[in-house]
Amino acid sequence: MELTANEKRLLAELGKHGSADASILADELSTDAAAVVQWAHLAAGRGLVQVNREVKEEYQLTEEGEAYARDGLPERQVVESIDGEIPMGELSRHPLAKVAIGWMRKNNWIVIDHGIARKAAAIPESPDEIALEKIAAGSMDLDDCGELKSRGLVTVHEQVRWIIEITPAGRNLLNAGIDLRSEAGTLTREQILSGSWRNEVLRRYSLATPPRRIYPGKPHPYRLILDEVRTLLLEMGFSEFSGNIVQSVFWNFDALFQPQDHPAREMQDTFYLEHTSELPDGWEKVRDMHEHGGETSSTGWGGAWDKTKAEGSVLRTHSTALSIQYLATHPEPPLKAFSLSRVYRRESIDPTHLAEFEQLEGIVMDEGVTFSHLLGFLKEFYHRMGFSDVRFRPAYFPYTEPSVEPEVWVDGLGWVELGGAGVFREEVTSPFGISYPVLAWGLGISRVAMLRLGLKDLRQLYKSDIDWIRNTPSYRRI
Ligand SMILES: N[C@@H](Cc1ccccc1)C(=O)O
Repeated sequence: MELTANEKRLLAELGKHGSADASILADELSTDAAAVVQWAHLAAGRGLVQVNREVKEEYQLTEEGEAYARDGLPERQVVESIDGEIPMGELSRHPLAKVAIGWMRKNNWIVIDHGIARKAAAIPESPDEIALEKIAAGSMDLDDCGELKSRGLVTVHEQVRWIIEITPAGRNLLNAGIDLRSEAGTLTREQILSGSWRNEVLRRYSLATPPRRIYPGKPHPYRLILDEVRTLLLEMGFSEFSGNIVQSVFWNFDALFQPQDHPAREMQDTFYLEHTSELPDGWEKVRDMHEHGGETSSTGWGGAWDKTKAEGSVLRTHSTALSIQYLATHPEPPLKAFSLSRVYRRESIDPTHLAEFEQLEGIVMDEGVTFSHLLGFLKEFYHRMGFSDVRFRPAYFPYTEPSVEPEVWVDGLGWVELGGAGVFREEVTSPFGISYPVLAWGLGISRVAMLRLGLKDLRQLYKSDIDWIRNTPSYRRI
């Protein structure tokens, strides 16, 4: 029978005692009682020892209990003050009478008759007195503590003791002479050089025992996918841009030629903030575009454009608000840029909609780029992300023409819509002095991550569900 080193030590120690308290064994084995109890349970599983749990009551006097242990219980003090008999009226004037009278009667120490208390011929010790004396003397050897506990004179603690006893099987094994030397788990350099390792009992390596799983720190699975997308775009020759979370209504809507009083602004339910934003130089060109088409052949939306509306602030509802700013500061081609940004919308939250999520936003500007290049790019991107079937549906966005919604095929789900794309309208580019075609897209990257990770619920990406994170394979791209 294979025994662990600790079981051997325990058995050898028990061999001397037969049976012993775990805390005594612990002292002798230089460990703590909890460890001994644990080893004992393991050895008990092999039938070598028996473990008994004993619960003992321990009594301790309260302050009041201590005073009575010294001076006698109230009923004793009062009864001793009675000489034969006493009118109740007088007896009740004793300072302890209130407590004492009931107990004296219960003990049959007095009999009350017509208002007179008569003392019994003999006043034997009461059970409470006997228990009180024992406890005061430090003895715990009593069946119970009478009424002392309910009288508030003692407190009772449960003391758990583990008694470990060697069984006949354990005794036989010990007598058969088990090797009691402790097992060596690791050898030192010296043991190997000197050859003394030959005298060691080596711990057997068990291939059958499953090792404890360890969970080292690792990047969040979603973070890995974001990094993968970033690397992929950088490899495709894009540069990265970013911007503020709080945007002016101007950049989020007006600069993208979204009419001020048009349901198109409600396409994305917005978090508005009580904060006034400053408009960039040249904002008048955007106003002119909205009112009459600016310097283009467009007629604009007509009506009066309201500057104060544009000065409102919002949590960016899409990262297209960043694209147009990036273009405004980089109006010269060629330009290939992307951003991975969190955006915010007032959504009712469900498994596929959250109020915050990430978008992969991108723009390509160059002489002669066309809608076909855009479709080609989107196809290529999704292929590289592992989606082999991509298709495009015609769509509408106020800032692009033509516009599409790319969809990818996911087994079990069918075609899944992942965002929008298109060629920026002249009404968008002209106010910022951009005179080349701009391809633009905004793709829901958290949806892509959800599909890639096989999740049914978008919320899982953002919850720190430790079991999911632990069990999701993770690797670093090198
Ligand atoms: N901004 C759009 C996506 C989009 C970006 C760029 C061009 C066209 C569409 C959205 O959030 O849904």
